[in-house]
Amino acid sequence: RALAERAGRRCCLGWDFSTQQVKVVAVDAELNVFYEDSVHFDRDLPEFGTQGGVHVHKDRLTVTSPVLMWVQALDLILEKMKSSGFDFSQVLALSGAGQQHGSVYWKTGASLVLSSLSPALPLHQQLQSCFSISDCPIWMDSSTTAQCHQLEAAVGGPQALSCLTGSRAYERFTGSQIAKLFQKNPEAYSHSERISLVSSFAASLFLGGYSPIDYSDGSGMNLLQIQEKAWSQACLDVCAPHLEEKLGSPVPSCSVVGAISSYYVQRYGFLPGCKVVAFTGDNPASLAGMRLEEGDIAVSLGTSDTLFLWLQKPMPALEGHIFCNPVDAQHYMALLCFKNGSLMREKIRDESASCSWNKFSKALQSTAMGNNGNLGFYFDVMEITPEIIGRHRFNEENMEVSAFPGDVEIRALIEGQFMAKRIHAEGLGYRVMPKTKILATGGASHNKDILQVLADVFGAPVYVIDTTSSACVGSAYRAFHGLAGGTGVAFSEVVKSAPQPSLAATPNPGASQVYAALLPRYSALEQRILSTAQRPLE
Ligand SMILES: O=C(CO)[C@@H](O)[C@H](O)CF
Repeated sequence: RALAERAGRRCCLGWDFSTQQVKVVAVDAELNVFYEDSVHFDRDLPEFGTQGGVHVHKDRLTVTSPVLMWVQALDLILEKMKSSGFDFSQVLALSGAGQQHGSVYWKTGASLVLSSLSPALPLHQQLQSCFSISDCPIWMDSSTTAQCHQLEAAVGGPQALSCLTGSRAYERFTGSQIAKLFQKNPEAYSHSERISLVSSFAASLFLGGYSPIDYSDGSGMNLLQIQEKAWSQACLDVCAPHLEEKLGSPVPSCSVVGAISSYYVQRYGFLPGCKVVAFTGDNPASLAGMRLEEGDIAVSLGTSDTLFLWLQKPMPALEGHIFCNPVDAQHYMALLCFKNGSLMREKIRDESASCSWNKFSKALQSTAMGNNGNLGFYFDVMEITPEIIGRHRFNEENMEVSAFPGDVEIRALIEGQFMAKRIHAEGLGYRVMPKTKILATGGASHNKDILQVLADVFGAPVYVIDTTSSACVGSAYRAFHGLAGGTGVAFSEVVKSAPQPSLAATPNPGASQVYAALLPRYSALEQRILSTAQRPLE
């Protein structure tokens, strides 16, 4: 019955080429996920010898992944789908996501191979000699600090680069990675006829030709002008020569970039008219999967806490990353990462709630909003937003104190983490609106008392969502959006019938007054810590 049920369902596929696996979901016209599968690099392709899908090099800075492992993973997952009886002829369109910032270098002549694949053979046998380097730099790489300095210097400094491309220079961003390849291996660079991101590389496999880079994932390269949606010539020139022709022109993320290659029609039974919608980065795809709308904010509470923001008017800064919005080409999105996330929460739980989440919750229930003016900063590892380390506690007179009672400590941690999120989000141009929804996900989103503080600090309702496959689901939604006409049709309209997130917390009465007083104090104290931290030791 399951097979028969699957047979007649018109659907879209959503792919995710992430760090550890290739994953796919099938979503039907009612936007229900009815099929999913995955291939795990370490487990299913052990011959590549990766750990967590990557190779960390001896210098401990360089991190790469073998491109042929990604190719072979696609062969495997399509074979798995075929043997499970998946009916490819029902697929109307597909789109996908890739880990951001990584880059793939197609060797001169590869496009001819890509456009004439034999359906009798798997992809990896035919693409063996199509890449000028076999180990692709990915987002975990941090070996390009020199190239980052060159890039920032070329455009007038970090803030100038951030205004231009949405971020100051980061080691993992593609521009610096291409610059490093050109400087260290000019031969490989000159033998590359095309450079793709992981997302556009994956789209190219389905297209049977080079897929363009989309505006949203292209915003993670330090090369794309996010206002003009065009490459910055100044940034291209400082990275490598003739770079624009190797990148091709960027396209709106909802573009239909072509029909699926005949290779998939003949080998797997896809329809010849199956459309390929531009692939994008995993985080932009997750934003689509969470169906974030204008004014919303998504908080992923994990080892590190990540904020997804929807921005109408971005204010580029020296922290965070602003990307073109993947579902609305006029707007933007931003990522803000807070390194001291769940590990910090667990440490305070162990110290002040005797290792019990139950006691932790009771402490939050028994202390008042605003914590009687007590404020705390808890950064046991160097925080990146902002760059502070250590624990700093202040009483209601802004006097630094060395300790708080257990319950006060617990509320100070959680209120501090969420006030920081609101302050730094607003620094990038985010504003809470009357229609704002906060979407919470990740481990700590199972704790209602923690979510209550989140609702109080932002003065907005908190919903919990399951984001296990949000990049895949977002990609399938974007495939439906591209099918429906893309830019001419509102993404929110296309996905309005999808399952709704569940309401978990609404702000307590009086919350906005309490935090309207506390937020400026928190911000001023953060500046005080930053300035004292930077003053040379007396
Ligand atoms: O570097 C990142 C975003 O800037 C990561 O979230 C990667 O996209 C993970 F694949």
